Amino acid sequence: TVPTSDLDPFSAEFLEDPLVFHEELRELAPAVYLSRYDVHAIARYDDVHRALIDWQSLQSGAGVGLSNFTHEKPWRPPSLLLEADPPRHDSPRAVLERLLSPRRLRSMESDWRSDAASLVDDVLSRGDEFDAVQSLAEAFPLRVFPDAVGIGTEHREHLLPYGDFAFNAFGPRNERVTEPAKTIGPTIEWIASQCLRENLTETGFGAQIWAAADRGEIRPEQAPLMVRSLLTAGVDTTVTGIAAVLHAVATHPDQWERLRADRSLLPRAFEEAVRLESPVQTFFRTTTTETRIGDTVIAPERKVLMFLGAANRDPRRWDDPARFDLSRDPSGHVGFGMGLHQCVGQHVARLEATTLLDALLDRVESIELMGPPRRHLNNTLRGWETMPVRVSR
Ligand code: HEM
Ligand SMILES: O=C(O)c1ccc(C2CC2)cc1
Repeated sequence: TVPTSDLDPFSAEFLEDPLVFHEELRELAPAVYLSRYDVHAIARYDDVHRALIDWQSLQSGAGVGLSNFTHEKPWRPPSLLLEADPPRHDSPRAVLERLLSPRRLRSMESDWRSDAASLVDDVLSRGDEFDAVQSLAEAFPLRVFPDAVGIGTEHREHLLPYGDFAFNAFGPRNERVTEPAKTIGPTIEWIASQCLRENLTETGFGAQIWAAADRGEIRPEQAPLMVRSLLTAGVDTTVTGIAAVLHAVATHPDQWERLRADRSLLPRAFEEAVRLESPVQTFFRTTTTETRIGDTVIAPERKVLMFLGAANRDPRRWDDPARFDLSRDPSGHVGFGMGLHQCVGQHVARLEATTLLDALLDRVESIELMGPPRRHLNNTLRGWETMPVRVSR
């Protein structure tokens, strides 16, 4: 018999605190049939890693959410990267990879450093107690990333709701989708208009995508969708990732002290926070052929749910997985995916997080939680609604 579970990984109970359920799924079997959604779940590190690498057997082109694009109309035209397989995936990927490379980002580093410094100065000028989500984790990405893409300055309040909706939409049509769907129309329109060439500045990532179209590296009609990829994937994820690293240092004062003593540990601190928290918790794939995982043989055309967060805390792969530990080598974590679709924006995320943390380290001696943080529930993202902190200077 196939190991089965009636767990609902998109329920509020599961999303509020998934860790015990991840353990249950890892212990049950390499592949577990989720009867509620008629899909298979994989939660152990080795199986998730193998699935991410094996893009031929487990495709993205039928969507990386619960919905199978072969049978259901997507809520928006599919992404040319996330929801595409080779060869269609190749050129858009190559263009974004070059655009978002560490070398290309170096030219923005000094601007982002001074932006982070003035943001932290503003926050601290209002006192030593504040909400780290609203004042830092949300404020910094919204201060630097839309300008880096080169979109208009009006109505940027659409960005977070759009990303939140898109990440909810990878899950089932539960209340986290049906509620916001009633009012998301204007937000979807605004995002679409920001992707048009005439609405982008001359120098941002958006203009560089259009320049790639001028050079024939992509077709012109692909350019707006690629700008949309940046606006969909590039905001809520970094808000969640920055909140994750702030929560980690606020709850591990010994690791904060290590960072104060050695700033070269900042990139590792971000990677370890992404491993521990896994801001992007899950993604689906669709089998293209009969696929064996453990003792289970999965038929073609079936959805497989990969639990990135569970894999990143699998005791088979990580010692003391629940500990935020800067002496650990976090490389190999699947918080940014792995293989062909591995996050093309990870260097942007890392630069945002490390510049903000650096500015904080320059100004405060300690940071601690001042009250219980509250979760922001999303079908795919694991983040915080509020995180009250107190700093000392
Ligand atoms: C902490 C922040 C972030 C996390 C945790 C994250 C996570 C991920 C993950 C897990 C994937 C793989 C999806 C899959 O395998 O199906 C991915 C892909 C992607 N990410 Fe990120 N991401 C982050 C930030 C960003 C940023 C800032 C950008 C844009 C500047 C971005 C753009 C993309 C794109 C375009 C893809 C699709 C790549 C492809 O399919 O070839 N991400 N990300
Ligand atoms: O191309 C896109 O629209 C896209 C949307 C969401 C993501 C998640 C994984 C960060 C990635 C790409």
